[in-house]
Amino acid sequence: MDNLIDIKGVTHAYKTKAGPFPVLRDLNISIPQHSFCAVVGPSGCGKSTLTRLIAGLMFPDQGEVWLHGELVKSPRKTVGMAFQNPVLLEWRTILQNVILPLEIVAPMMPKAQKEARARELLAMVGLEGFEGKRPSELSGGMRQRASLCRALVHKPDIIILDEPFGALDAFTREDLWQTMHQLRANEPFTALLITHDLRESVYLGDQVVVLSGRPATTQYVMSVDIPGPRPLEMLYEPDTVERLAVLRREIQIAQGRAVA
Ligand SMILES: Nc1ncnc2c1ncn2[C@@H]1O[C@H](COP(=O)(O)OP(=O)(O)OP(=O)(O)O)[C@@H](O)[C@H]1O
Repeated sequence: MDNLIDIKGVTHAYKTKAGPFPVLRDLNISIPQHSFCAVVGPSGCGKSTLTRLIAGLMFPDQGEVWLHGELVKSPRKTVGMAFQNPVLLEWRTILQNVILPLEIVAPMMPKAQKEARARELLAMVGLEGFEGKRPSELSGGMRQRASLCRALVHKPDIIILDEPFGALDAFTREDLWQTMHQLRANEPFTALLITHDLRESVYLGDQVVVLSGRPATTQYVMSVDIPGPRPLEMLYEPDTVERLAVLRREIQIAQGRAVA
């Protein structure tokens, strides 16, 4: 299968007053089309930096980021993003918030078509009937569902999820994990998820990439070859428990708290 994303030997340092601050070192990640890659690693190792490089908001000092066979050299409109804080615009309704990327990427698309596309996604995530509400009228979980719709509405090449479930309670989080599987089953997409939650990484990921401590390099890659939509019960099966133990150990090694 062709890779949608190829991160090849990426090394990057922030320029600070005190000199270069190395964040990524010879990082390699490949994500096939329509697959879901979860990235875990110690706090501050460079995960968000990686997302900025993929979105073309920054460029690496060395190495290359390829998206759909094209070298990333400028900000990409074809990337959808969702963050821990959904950042919905309060002066717009939920429907208008979800439509926003279409206004930028497909300004000539008829309004009715934009609305139909947004409504279709909102229905998929269980937000039918809430299209006319303002963000503040929705719960945190509902806002995050709307934010996922906004990230997907323009059928982006890739959706980057930077800890979108981190601030939710455990039950809502599990609901949203299932919603992610449902969304993928309805309409395949390619995703890169940054998370601190190992269970989330195994439940959602087709591969889990463990980054080392800063400067981050690819320390370990686990393939999770289980077709979706996956039942939540999967999390309690011996195979998953074993996977979690392996990942936990790799994170401890990354943090310097265990020896390889
Ligand atoms: N613009 C910047 N200038 C200088 N240093 C930066 C800049 N942005 C991030 N950093 C530093 O780079 C390192 C990596 O930051 P990044 O946000 O990519 O890490 P992260 O793995 O996403 O962190 P966390 O897991 O805590 O969210 C951190 O030490 C951070 O302080």
